[in-house]
Amino acid sequence: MLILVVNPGSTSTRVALYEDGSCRDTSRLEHDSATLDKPLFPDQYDLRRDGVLAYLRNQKVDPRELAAVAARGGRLKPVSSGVYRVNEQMVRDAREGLQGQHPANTAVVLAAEIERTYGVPAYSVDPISVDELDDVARITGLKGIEHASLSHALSMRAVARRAARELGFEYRNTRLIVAHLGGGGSISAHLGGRMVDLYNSDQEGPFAVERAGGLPSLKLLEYLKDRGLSFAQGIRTLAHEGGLYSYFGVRNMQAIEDLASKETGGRAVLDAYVYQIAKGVASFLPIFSGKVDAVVFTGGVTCSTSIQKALEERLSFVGKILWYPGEFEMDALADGVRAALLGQEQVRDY
Ligand SMILES: Nc1ncnc2c1ncn2[C@@H]1O[C@H](COP(=O)(O)OP(=O)(O)OP(=O)(O)O)[C@@H](O)[C@H]1O
Ligand SMILES: CCCC(=O)O
Repeated sequence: MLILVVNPGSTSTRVALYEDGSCRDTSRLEHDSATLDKPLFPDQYDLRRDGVLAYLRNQKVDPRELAAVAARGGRLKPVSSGVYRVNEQMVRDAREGLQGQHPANTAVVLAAEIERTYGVPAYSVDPISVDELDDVARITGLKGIEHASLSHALSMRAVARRAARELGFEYRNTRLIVAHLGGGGSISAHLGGRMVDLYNSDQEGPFAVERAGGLPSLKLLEYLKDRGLSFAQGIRTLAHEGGLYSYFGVRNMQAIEDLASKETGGRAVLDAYVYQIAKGVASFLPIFSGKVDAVVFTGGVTCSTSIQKALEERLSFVGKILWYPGEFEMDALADGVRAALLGQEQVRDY
């Protein structure tokens, strides 16, 4: 059973072939700035699709041989977690950017195109817009603004299930706080098998490598006004030019750590990064009356042993801390779709 996995990110498109549950090959198709400066649809979409089809040719795989395509789902409508069959509505929502644009929106459109052209069924697993929030978590301090559930759901749910297995519990009976620390970042509270509250550094909670996180609201309004930034420019600043990038001008964490040790004030910024993440994690403790089974970390940044150490120092009082450095999204996509094809996992209608 051969499954093509497609996971487009902000600077690259990750692709992989999984055969009978094992990764046969994986590759990161890097995109240059000229590509990334173009609109997601149609320009980036066409280039990313051509890259994925060229990857299959290089691997000497005829798309008709595939059992399925597993596509990362983007900012779609709010949905329960799980495996979804890609349908026309999902493709429309992805193209329109129903809850905003994200490179992952291109994956379901591409999977649908492969299905139309080659007859290979297209699926998506735990899209960014998984929404299992408790109602109380939706209410903000201004009527008319609701807290949306947009996060690294795929990554966080994948490591939450791993952590539960490691602890010897069923996922739905495990009380976890899970953080994904990558270019962006999310922190989520897992209770009863649901992500009942979360932050995403696009707009709330701790800042991330390139995301501004939550900001003092009046100062943000002044900042945008003083610089005459349009809505689109504001989004770019907050979501791609914020966070550690706004201080150090690079997105590579090793380079950031190096600069932080040399530049005046650099160490303080990196300390603030860790401090904010620790505050974000600890802020979920009331959901669990203070008692969690573990705090779980994943994402590229958690490969850094000094970041691990700094977070351990701030959070050891909470209890057990489990580390899953790197990314598990490709495995999670392949495993979810394989389970669906084998009839072990329910396939949901979008
Ligand atoms: N071995 C490592 N040590 C330190 N930092 C690392 C290491 N490997 C990756 N990173 C950092 O992790 C970050 C990228 O993480 P990741 O690959 O999880 O994010 P992404 O996929 O680009 O974005 P996102 O997670 O927001 O979707 C970069 O800042 C990168 O430099
Ligand atoms: C919006 C969640 C995914 C990301 O931040 O990249």
